[in-house]
Amino acid sequence: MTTTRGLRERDDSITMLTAYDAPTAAIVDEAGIDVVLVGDSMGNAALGYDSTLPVTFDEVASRTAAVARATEDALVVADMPFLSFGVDEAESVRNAGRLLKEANADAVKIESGPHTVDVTRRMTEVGIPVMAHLGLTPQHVNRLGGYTRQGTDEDAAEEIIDLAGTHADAGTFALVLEHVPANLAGAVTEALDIPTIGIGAGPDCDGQVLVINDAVGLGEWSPPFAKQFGDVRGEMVDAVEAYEAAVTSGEFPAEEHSHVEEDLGDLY
Ligand SMILES: Nc1nc(=O)c2c([nH]1)NC[C@@H]1CN(c3ccc(C(=O)N[C@@H](CCC(=O)O)C(=O)O)cc3)CN21
Ligand SMILES: CC(C)C(=O)C(=O)O
Ligand SMILES: [Mg+2]
Repeated sequence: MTTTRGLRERDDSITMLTAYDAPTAAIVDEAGIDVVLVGDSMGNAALGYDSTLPVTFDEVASRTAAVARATEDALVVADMPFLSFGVDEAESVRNAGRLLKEANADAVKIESGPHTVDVTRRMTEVGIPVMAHLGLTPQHVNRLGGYTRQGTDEDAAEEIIDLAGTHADAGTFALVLEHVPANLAGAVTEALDIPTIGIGAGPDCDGQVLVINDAVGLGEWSPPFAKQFGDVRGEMVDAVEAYEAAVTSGEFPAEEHSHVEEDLGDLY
């Protein structure tokens, strides 16, 4: 069992991947991945939206429950969707708690900023482990003006280092750093006692995370910092085309996929 404490104490790199359904979670878990993130990236990667903003609390809760049912060893982290936290502190803590209580998550992740320090502390105080997320925070795409690199000048880098510190002090057990310079991520990692997990943040984080679609080659598009470790889309295209051809040609179902009963009477 991976625990939030265990992540802090390990020596080799932490591995994290997203999963949005039970079969994918089972594969990720059996491969020995440490953390399964039920990311709000499900908006793009599983639900057909063109951003993460439309993803609802119920969508994340339902997918988290499915992932938790299929996961034995990995830590299950539920990503709190846009507006399910950050508007009202009590509502944010209740929503986070429901992801543990009803959906069986082990922890939540929230896209962090100056406004999430107090709510992070409150969640931690009531017993909800919180993973912070700094750098590119896709729920802020409309304010940021695109999915651009973050922390690219001295002031912006300084702000990320400060927020990393205040969130660590507020009790977060780990920090995701997204689409920031490798040397900034290295400096944040050096400065913090909690582990950093990078995506587009270079090799000097304590761990790495990717969206599962990007890692296995399922999507039609992936961000510039992702690497494809397989061609699942190609495999599925081949299998679906082979099925289509076999049915239209009459080759499927064959005798071994069918059965005949002798005692159905004369009508059949
Ligand atoms: N499949 C998938 N993978 C992800 O990593 C991911 C999602 N979906 N959905 C939610 C967010 C969005 N992310 C993104 C999306 C686009 C870029 C990107 O294309 N960046 C370019 C262009 C930036 C711009 O000018 O708008 C870059 O060069 O930084 C990066 C991260 C990361 N997240
Ligand atoms: C990319 C990761 C960190 C994420 O937030 C997500 O998948 O939603
Ligand atoms: Mg997310």
